[in-house]
Amino acid sequence: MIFELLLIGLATSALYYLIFAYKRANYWRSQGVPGPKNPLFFGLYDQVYNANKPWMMEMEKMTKEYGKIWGHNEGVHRVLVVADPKVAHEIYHTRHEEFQTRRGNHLLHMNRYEPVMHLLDARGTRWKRMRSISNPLFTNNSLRKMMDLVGDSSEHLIKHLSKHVGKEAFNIHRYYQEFSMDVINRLALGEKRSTQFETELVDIMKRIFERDMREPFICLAVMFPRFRMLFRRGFELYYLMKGGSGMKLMKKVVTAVEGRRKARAAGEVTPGDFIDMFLDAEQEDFNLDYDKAFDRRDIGHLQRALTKEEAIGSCFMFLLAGFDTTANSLGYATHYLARNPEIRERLRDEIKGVIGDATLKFDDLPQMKYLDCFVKESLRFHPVANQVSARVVEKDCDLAGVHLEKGTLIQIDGYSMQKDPEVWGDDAEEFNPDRWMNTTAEQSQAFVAFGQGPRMCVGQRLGLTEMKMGIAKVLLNFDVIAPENADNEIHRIGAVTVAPITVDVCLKAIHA
Ligand code: HEM
Repeated sequence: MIFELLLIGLATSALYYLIFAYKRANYWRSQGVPGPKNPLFFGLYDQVYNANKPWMMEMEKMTKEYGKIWGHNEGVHRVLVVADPKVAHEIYHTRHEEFQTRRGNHLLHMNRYEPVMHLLDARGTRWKRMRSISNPLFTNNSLRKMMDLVGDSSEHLIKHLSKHVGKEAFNIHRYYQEFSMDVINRLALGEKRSTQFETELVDIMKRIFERDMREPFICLAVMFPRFRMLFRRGFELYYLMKGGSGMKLMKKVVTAVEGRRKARAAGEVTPGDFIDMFLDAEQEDFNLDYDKAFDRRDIGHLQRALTKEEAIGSCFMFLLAGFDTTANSLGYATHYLARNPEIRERLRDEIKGVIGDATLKFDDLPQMKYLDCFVKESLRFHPVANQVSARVVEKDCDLAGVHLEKGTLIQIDGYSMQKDPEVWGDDAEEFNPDRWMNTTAEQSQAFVAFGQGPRMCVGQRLGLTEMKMGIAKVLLNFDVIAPENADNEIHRIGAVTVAPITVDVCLKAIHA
């Protein structure tokens, strides 16, 4: 009898789950929102996290098919994709408080159970508090102070690259990875000197960023979010046994921060880098407000403080966020440099015209208008962290005529917006830096390589400075040329950020 009852119970639950899954898979259609057919349990999970076929490009194909607003599911999560600049502007700016949190890692518990939190995943008031400490790191004055260090790392980049002058083609992207890691390693891990090609950090990072995210524990968390802490423990145990790259990196961060704490306690003079800034904000006893959504009326009461764990989380995230994005963006930009001799010449003339025989300084960069246009045009074609620019709906609301329930994810499809002919004109697919000499308000809204609004990339100015410094130094020292019979298409990889698999170029001495 008990066995029969159990069987009936199980069959009823399975039936209930099937009906629920069917309704969920058809949710968007029932709301009149277009989109692809959602496989019953997983939705498009398998496509969204496939590193070998980056979702950014797949999403663009679907936007072409279904229009500028469409929906799909990611496991149990409903996702609305937005490729309309005006609607994106509402989400980023005018209605920020309704869409203030990023989608976050599916294994993370927003927020209460996450002591080692960082800016990228923090929610509500906690995010605002952490952001108020990070913003001052990127003012003009702070960047000017960092410039000696960026300049020194770019000199080392040139030294390493010179080995290839007059030789066969090589992958310059690897050198940019060493360069951007060098800068962020010195700022966020307190490394005292340039260590390009001397540490294992780039290899650790590559393993993290090029990883296919369709892993069993993540898949289970996407399917059954209520149990994600359980899957998280499984995930951690698995990588602990395997010696995972994320764990290795976290160990290095903890060692660096603990070392700096001791040095400060011993009264040593420390460099005033990111670690020092985070440790300056450290406090033991303050109101954490872990779970509270942000309300702008609270601004006056925000404490500018971090917990010990948040200081560690912040260094960890700056290391991750500052490395891959900048190196990839430099790689893509060089792909275009190598194929456009007129652009190279024009850039070189502009750079030489500004600096003459002097060394390039931070204050020279704003005078290089064409360099700025070139960098933006490259970012327009390759918004490397497009998938990061997403938001969660805080409470039930309507957006662009669609009713959204609390918890729905909104993914901004910047890759489509940045090439939309209705915004950029019929030559939207043409690489043309001059278009940036005059831009319309709609084009500014559609350019989201760094996101937009209060939650946009906090490191944008450092990323742009590194890119401009790197490109200017390379152009002053070498001619960068695409190898004969080079493939004009860029092959890409990545489930969160999108990297070029290789950027092969030949270097020639300029005066040869
Ligand atoms: C070319 C280089 C870079 C690109 C293309 C880039 C892109 C992005 C994008 C698209 C976002 C999401 C914005 C949104 O959700 O609206 C973001 C967020 C973020 N980026 Fe960057 N980034 C770059 C460099 C950097 C650097 C150098 C750092 C730090 C040193 C950094 C740290 C961060 C952080 C901490 C966030 C989260 C901000 C918040 O939630 O308040 N990024 N970035």
